[in-house]
Amino acid sequence: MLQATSTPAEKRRKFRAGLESGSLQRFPGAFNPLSAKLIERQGFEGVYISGAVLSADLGLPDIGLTSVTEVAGRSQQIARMTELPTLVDADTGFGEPMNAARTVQLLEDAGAAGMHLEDQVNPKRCGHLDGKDVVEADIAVRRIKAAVAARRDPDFVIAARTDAAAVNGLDDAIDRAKAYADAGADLIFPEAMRGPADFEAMRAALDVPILANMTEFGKSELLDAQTLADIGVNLVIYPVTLLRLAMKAAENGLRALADQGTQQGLLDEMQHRRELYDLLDYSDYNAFDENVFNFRV
Ligand SMILES: C[C@](O)(C(=O)O)[C@H](CC(=O)O)C(=O)O
Ligand SMILES: [Mg+2]
Repeated sequence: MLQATSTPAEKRRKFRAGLESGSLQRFPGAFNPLSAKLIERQGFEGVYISGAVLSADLGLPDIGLTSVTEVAGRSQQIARMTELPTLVDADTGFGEPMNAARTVQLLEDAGAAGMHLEDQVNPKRCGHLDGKDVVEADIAVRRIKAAVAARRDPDFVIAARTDAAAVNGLDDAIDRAKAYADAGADLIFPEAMRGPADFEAMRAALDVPILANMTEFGKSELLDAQTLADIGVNLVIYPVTLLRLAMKAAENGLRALADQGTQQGLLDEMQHRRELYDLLDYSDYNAFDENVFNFRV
């Protein structure tokens, strides 16, 4: 009721334990706090907070327009409503090393369990678009070192993302990943891997946990959870999956409503009022005040 019962510190420990467990941690992207509750109910291990989704939610493209306070504010709203650890997309850290340091602290304050910082130039763009560029590896290393030094809770996970594979090739991405791990990154996010061979090469080169981004309609082959687990990937994100599903369902529903003049034929496709109230824990609020829950079917 009102918010999750576990503290940010507990969620961070859970995240660390999951990364060390040897089993694949699955983090779908939540597009709001309510969808994070759904992810938790469905038995996933964590929640991803995507920059692409946050931008799209505001009606904006994913080209570095959002600010650190917008990201931290949304992260806080989502993180507080779930018992699961949340991993936040912190883009480039919203500037250079000192900005990255401040970003860590704001996201710690927001109750996130971890974040990832990427090596794109500012302003960044979606990692699956052409024409992106990366900064020199030593600048990215400075961002990561600043982030690691700024962390107050040692369990807060700092992931380093490299966008170099699609820009300079896989070998440079591997060299950068190693340098970022040496700089203190807890987890490596190699962006725009083409398929299993790319992930296998990353896995072989690194001792730290690695993340797979299974985003649709991009540059990566969609690999199933078992395949990723067999390669030794530790964490998979499905960043935009829920937003894409929800938006398509909304579009189809609006078309049917306009065509038919009623939503009567759509009821079976809707989350029932009863299901929504269950997800919102109405009964707990009722235990607090018995006049709150007066819905019966
Ligand atoms: C993971 C990502 O950074 C995100 O913001 O969710 C995006 C996802 C996408 O645009 O499909 C990315 O891969 O750049
Ligand atoms: Mg992003």
